[in-house]
Amino acid sequence: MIKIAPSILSADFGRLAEEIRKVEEAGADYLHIDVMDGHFVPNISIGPPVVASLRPQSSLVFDVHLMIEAPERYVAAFAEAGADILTVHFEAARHLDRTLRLIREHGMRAGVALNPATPPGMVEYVLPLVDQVLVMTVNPGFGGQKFLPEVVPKIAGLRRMVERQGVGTDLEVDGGIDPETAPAVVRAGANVLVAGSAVYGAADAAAMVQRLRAAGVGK
Ligand SMILES: O=C(CO)[C@H](O)[C@H](O)COP(=O)(O)O
Ligand SMILES: [Fe+2]
Repeated sequence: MIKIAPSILSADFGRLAEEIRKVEEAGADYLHIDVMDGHFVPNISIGPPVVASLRPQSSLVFDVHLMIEAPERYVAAFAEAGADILTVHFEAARHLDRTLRLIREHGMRAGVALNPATPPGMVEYVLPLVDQVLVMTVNPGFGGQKFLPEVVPKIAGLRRMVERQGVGTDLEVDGGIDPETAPAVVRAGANVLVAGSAVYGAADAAAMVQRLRAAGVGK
């Protein structure tokens, strides 16, 4: 079963509560929340106070994607704010094993994100500590970028690794996912699709969520 995670990066930040209700009613599974610090990535977005304000507005799973340096500093703050899944970048977490354990100790599911240039083997020895690997299919920092097809074999490699180790790790893809690009990532083994501009830019968000989910049918 494919899960759909609309990214609020493409929402109207002046009407966030309403924008979240819209994707919840459209049948989304997760709400993908992009946190950017202006250091790890050039952009700055939102932080724990905004997540805490949104928490009572939605019963969606809050899937928080940290694009920040030294993410271990903010694990407690995002747990308190109400994150369900907390994903840190491999490239930003110096002591990844320790940080993943810390996320789980705070009662959240732990994720690791890989930039397009980062090989899949970087998560091999921590996979039992990882609930979700987030495979970036654009360079992180901005919504609305073009999907990088070169990354697709990495998804397949991670799916084989998950099967070999017999763990239940989800494989999430993020960046440029739309009805044209979704079938290839699902065929390669992705089971969680982040979509920002595709969902928020659609005239009918519910129809778009259904189209993306259908990428998994008959794969
Ligand atoms: O992490 C991200 C950017 O760094 C976003 O989640 C991603 O870009 C989603 O937006 P879109 O679907 O428009 O590409
Ligand atoms: Fe993201």
